[in-house]
Amino acid sequence: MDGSFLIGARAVTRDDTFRAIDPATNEALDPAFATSSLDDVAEACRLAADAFDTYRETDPETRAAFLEAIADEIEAVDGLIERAVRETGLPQGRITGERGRTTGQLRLFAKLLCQGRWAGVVIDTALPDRQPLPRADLRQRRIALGPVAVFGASNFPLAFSVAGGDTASALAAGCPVVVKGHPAHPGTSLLVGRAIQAAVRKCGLPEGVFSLVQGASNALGGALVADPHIKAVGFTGSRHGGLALVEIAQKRPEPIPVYAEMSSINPVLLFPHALAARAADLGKAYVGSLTMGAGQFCTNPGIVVALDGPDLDRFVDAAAEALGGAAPQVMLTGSIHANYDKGVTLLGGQSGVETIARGTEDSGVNRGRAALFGTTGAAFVANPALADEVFGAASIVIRCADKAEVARVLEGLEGQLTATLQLDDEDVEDARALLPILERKAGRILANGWPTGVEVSYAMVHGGPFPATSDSRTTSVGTAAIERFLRPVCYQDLPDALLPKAIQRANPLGLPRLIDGELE
Ligand SMILES: NC(=O)C1=CN([C@@H]2O[C@H](COP(=O)(O)OP(=O)(O)OC[C@H]3O[C@@H](n4cnc5c(N)ncnc54)[C@H](OP(=O)(O)O)[C@@H]3O)[C@@H](O)[C@H]2O)C=CC1
Ligand SMILES: O=C(O)CCC(=O)C(=O)O
Repeated sequence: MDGSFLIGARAVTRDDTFRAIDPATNEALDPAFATSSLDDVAEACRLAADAFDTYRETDPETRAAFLEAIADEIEAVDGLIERAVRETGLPQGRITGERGRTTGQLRLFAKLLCQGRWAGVVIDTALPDRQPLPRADLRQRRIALGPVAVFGASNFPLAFSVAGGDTASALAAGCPVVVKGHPAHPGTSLLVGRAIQAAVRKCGLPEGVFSLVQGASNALGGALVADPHIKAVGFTGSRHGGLALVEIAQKRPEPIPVYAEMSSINPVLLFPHALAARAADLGKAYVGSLTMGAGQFCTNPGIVVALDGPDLDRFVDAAAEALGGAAPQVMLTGSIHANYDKGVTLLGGQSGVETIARGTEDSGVNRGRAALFGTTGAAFVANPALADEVFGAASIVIRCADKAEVARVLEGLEGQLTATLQLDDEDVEDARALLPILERKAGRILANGWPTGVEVSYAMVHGGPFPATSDSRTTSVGTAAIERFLRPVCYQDLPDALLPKAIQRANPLGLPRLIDGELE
């Protein structure tokens, strides 16, 4: 690996460099990676704009073949898993699974393109004899928004990074992509970036369809979002970072949408009958979800809400026992580990909060030690700081005096990616009463499972009201993610010769169409 970054078809090096750090040892890794300059960012965006009109009008099958080619190329990269493990401290099994999720996601978007519904073809045929006025021939389709900036996420070096969900959905929509790689895993980013570059070449697409800029400076990402050629942004990371990008995007002469997935504490509700039947099992399973991947999931179960009583005591005892035996795990970066420790100290020091259990003692650098806290519903409602996300394996159990207090706790929450119900049949009526609140708060409501581990599918919603995301109308996982990067255009009375193929009268692309309100 040569430490370059990728501008269109070129691999570029610069004198200004940075290195990945192995979080397990704090050792700086070879090679040194070139830091992209602001001119490099501008050049990547200009190439993307040059490629846009050609790329967006490629046939769906061409883009599908391109996504398939990216998946094939990623699978053929030597040393990808090892490099990602080294740069993130995540276990090999997890990274291998994540590669499968990444290539599966690309192939799912390829399939979606061939199915055609994404194009949103709607036709109102002309009614020349309509009284009192004739109706024109109206044809709607969706076109790509323009070049998209994607920010790689630290916690998913493959599935939410260079060829992750944002990139896959933008490329599927017909948008060229400029990725800002996460500075914690530049080697992983470059290997995946080269795989995309190879696929661009093999498929004969314009070079500006993909670029990867790298560096460890806010200025780079800021310049990317501010670049006039960029028309939308995909981001997964901190609330602070996401909001900074939203602000830059809003202050542009031409404001653009930012799809930022940020912070979520993912409430888990334990209903009385479920708790009575299986408190200890639930306690153990909760800790499994909480500590997976050192808790570095935005879907991590950060709060548990239940009625106080002996069944909740049994849940807490089982959770405390499981968590007390949990070994500390390497976190993604030194600063994420430091933020975690700070968050745990802040939460544990709040009035009315007790520390129920901690994982076993730290035994090396950047190891996150799991933490379980407890408080009352009244204390939680009175102090918004108790609902701040602590990114890592920390969670708080809220003991509520009655059902009304459960509802008050939920009403007080900010927007969430998920809400989880642990319930039995006898709990359904209690759950029904809370469903309207949960629907207002969360993007995904699940029963008798755990929120970590998002399925990549047609029905998935990985989104939610602020601050879970900056735009609750969409999802960043699943096929509906393509809609973030499309916009409708209506063509009125255009002759067939001038119409794009998607809405020509003979339907040469064979797309599904809604004609005069009826599915064809
Ligand atoms: N809820 C979630 O899913 C996640 C939450 N987090 C939270 O984020 C914290 C930091 O982790 P990290 O993953 O680095 O997330 P950040 O949000 O700090 O960074 C993510 C990306 O955004 C860029 N960025 C951040 N702020 C700005 C800015 N003001 N202007 C321009 N670009 C910016 C970063 O670039 P650069 O570093 O070059 O500035 C990086 O490429 C964690 O401790 C955790 O609290 C992290 C991951 C996921
Ligand atoms: O739980 C998952 O699979 C996805 C989590 C996620 O999107 C994130 O942590 O950023």
